[in-house]
Amino acid sequence: MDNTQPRMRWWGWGEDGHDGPVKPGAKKMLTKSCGWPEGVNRPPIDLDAVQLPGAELPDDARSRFDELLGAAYVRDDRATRVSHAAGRSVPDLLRLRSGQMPFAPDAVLFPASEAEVDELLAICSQERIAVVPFGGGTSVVGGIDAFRPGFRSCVCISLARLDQVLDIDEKSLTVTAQAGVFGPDLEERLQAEGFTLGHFPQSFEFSTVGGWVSTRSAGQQSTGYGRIDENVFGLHCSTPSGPIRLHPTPASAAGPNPRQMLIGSEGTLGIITQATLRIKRLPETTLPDAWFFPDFHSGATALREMEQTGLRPDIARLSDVNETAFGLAQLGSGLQRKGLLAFLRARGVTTPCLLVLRYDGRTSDARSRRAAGRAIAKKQTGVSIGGAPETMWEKHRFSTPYLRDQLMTEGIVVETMETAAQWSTIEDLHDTIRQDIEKSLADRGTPALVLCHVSHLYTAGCSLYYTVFAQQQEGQEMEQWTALKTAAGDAMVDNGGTITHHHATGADHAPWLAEETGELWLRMLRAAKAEVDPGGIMNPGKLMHGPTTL
Ligand SMILES: Cc1cc2nc3c(=O)[nH]c(=O)nc-3n(C[C@H](O)[C@H](O)[C@H](O)COP(=O)(O)OP(=O)(O)OC[C@H]3O[C@@H](n4cnc5c(N)ncnc54)[C@H](O)[C@@H]3O)c2cc1C
Repeated sequence: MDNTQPRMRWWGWGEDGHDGPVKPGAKKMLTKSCGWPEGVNRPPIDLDAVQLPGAELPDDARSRFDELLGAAYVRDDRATRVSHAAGRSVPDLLRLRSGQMPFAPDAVLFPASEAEVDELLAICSQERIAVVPFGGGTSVVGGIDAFRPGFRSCVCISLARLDQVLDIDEKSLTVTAQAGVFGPDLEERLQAEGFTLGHFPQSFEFSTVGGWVSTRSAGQQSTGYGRIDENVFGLHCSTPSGPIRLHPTPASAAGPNPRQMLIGSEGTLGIITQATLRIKRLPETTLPDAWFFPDFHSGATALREMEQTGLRPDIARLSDVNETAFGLAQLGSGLQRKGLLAFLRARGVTTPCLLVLRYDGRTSDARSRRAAGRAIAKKQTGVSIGGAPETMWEKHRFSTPYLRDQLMTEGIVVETMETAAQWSTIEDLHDTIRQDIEKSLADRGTPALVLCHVSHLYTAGCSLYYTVFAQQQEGQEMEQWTALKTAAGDAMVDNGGTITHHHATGADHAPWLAEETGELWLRMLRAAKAEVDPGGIMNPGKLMHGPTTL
């Protein structure tokens, strides 16, 4: 496969051929909550009609890039520029679909080695060219928007040709992979040898090792297998001031951990070229389980007890009342849904909250953890219908993002956002964020449907992940999105939450960073950046330097 060809379609999620009509049950629920914009059909514009700024790569820089990489790997054709100009946030999708692209890289560069990345950054520094590192382009926080404040030009450096799994160390249980390796390619290679990284973000199929490490990504199995930041033992990073090569060590007391400084740096300090990650042996068994609770409180209490007593389910996902109802509304058969609701009603569960769980490992161990988990779920008045809901959720877990594209065509905007907080505040936070989002959109005359789930457990707390639907305000889509984002962001930082549990900061969350970390920490971060990136070329306008414009 030629990895320099984009894996995702240029205007939306994933590949063609996976879209389907919105299921009648889901449409009914959206109509009831948000109103359905009858007769709306807003498909994305043609690629040829996309309005791009002119490419401004200076000739002297281009010839240096051509000489280093070969002209075939310095591309500025329309398709390449557009497909590297935006991630998959709502503002990105609005810009892509309408064809109004105020920013795009002047060229996309495809280095094939660490040495080439080192050299490219040296050239960009000398030539005053802004650099946007690019993995899979799935950022949902404006992480790859091609800002160039005060620079002569802006290039995107794609890691697509650094696509090798370099080593599987069976004794240490680690894998060393180059930054441009995509999720499925890494897992295929690991699983063929009996291992797994266990890192499955919903964007798994289209995101990369370098992207995960740069954003502190969390996967759907991170409760059991760990977030990516817990699993990095070594990494290589090229910076404009030179390379940083941190060899893998299981632990160290040599001062603050430099790996943790680079993990989550979102391309603002340098380009991660390879990482050494913890892997596990493939589990002997994976046991699904599922429960319906009468309310969010009892489900959350059960999860807390499971985590704090060391059961550590490998997958744990508790949907609130709205999300459970939306999931059930998408069930193919109304009869099936009605039967299930009647079954639950008969057991006192009228507003069900679904919890899906999975226990991985040796069969005996997984069985005993599941039995202990069941005892806790029962104690919290959960009702079991076996493992089928978990199996069904797993089957569809990578396909739900396609629904967002379809709904945008039909005039419904869909935003997702996440936070994390301590158990002591989580339930209040769950309500406050939902209410503030609902108010921000109702005030604009576009009432919302807000769904939420818990998907990552820690002994001290958990994550909350929101999905918000509302009718798009035609002509004021960005203002509508800003109102929603501001309401949610303020509610998170004002009530003990983080502005992001795993989507990272990018441009979109940058306005809240100082509130979360304090100004002094930001100044420390900027001082570190000044050392490795004195010209400030690395991913301007993101993380510590956002927000900014062109
Ligand atoms: C539908 C959908 C579902 C998602 N689900 C999840 C989820 O479950 N969990 C989760 O954590 N995230 C999720 N995300 C967000 C996104 O997929 C993650 O942030 C992911 O880690 C980004 O990887 P990527 O390879 O696509 O990176 P990109 O989007 O290309 O880049 C992300 C950021 O990292 C920088 N970057 C990329 N590669 C490098 C590198 N090698 N060196 C330095 N900087 C680099 C970029 O400049 C950018 O700032 C989802 C996104 C979408 C659209």
